[in-house]
Amino acid sequence: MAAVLRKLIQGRLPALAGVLCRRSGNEGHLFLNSSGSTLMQPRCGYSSPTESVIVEMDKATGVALLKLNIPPVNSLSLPLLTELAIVLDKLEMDKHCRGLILTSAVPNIFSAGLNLFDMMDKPNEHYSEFWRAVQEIWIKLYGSSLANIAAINGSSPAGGCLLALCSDYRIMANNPHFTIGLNETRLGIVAPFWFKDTLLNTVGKRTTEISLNLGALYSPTEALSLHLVDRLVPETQLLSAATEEMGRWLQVPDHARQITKSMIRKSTLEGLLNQREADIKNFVEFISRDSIQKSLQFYAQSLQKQKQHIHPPSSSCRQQISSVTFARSPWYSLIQRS
Ligand SMILES: CCCCC/C=C\CCC/C=C/CC(=O)SCCNC(=O)CCNC(=O)[C@H](O)C(C)(C)COP(=O)(O)OP(=O)(O)OC[C@H]1O[C@@H](n2cnc3c(N)ncnc32)[C@H](O)[C@@H]1OP(=O)(O)O
Repeated sequence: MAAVLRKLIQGRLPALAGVLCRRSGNEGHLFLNSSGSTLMQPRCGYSSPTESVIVEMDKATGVALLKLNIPPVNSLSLPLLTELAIVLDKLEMDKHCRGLILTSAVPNIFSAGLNLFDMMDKPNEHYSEFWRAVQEIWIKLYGSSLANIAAINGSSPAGGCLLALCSDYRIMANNPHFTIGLNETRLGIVAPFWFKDTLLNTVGKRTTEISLNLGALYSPTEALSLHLVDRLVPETQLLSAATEEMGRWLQVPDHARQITKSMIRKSTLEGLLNQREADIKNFVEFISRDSIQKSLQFYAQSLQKQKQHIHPPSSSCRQQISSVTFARSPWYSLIQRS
């Protein structure tokens, strides 16, 4: 079974694998730039603010801390997804790496989900390439043989929530301004079946039904009560809590944990692996419709309008606007009763 997981992970993006560079003199740190070309060049200075995926490897424990670092909101663009795929391959192939903690280097945001602009006003070839990259990240993360903990240090809508759902355990910072959930329907789009399956496997059918249909975004407390996340901690303790939790997962022999994980996730993974091309075709057909494009444009504009109503838009104020707009969910009480 572990071999199945490994096979799912290896062999993808082979041309890109192995192009990561390690920072000399700062062992165990991998950094990638959002520009594909710089990946191919050995680099010696990595403190540039344009670093989009940062990995800090603790060689003593074999735990990699992976931080998404694309301000302002860590939206999952095609270049970011491509880089992330390379990093994940590299970590899977590193025999010393046993665990992965996924978090964000951007204050208050874990990830805003898929980059809206990769789904708007583009040729079909772009949609197709973009969606393949989205699939790839899900396959790598959901099928990862590493113990994987999400340290959710900010809002995490849609594709951001999916990233967190791929982990084995989710710890969220207990800040009432943060929200998490699969809100696709609110944008006039539809979460594909494998987003749905990932949520379903985590929270069960009734919560999935209500959450997906209504595009609900939840506060940390709500998310905890629905088992969308496993634990809440004060923001300042998030990384130490994730590290401590990882210790618990690494006490289990890797092969036993990996085979168990594979047993549980294999059929869900195969659901997509067996029909990737059809899923890409569906996405392209769906996203290129005029009505869907209009919905996305309207939504993207509404994000910008929220800001225009407030002058000057302090970051704490903006956070509150987003929370009020998307998070307070009257249907939450329905779930509580169900
Ligand atoms: C029948 C078969 C069907 C098959 C269908 C198949 C597939 C279709 C489904 C595709 C799946 C999509 C999943 C997704 O992930 S869609 C993306 C959903 N994301 C969101 O809804 C999040 C939107 N963003 C927010 O809610 C907020 O930005 C925030 C993350 C809470 C942060 O708030 P705040 O700190 O206040 O920041 P701003 O709102 O001011 O944003 C700053 C800046 O960033 C831009 N931006 C925000 N989100 C995105 C994004 N996802 N992509 C690109 N850009 C984003 C925002 O517009 C601001 O830009 P400006 O500074 O230029 O104004």
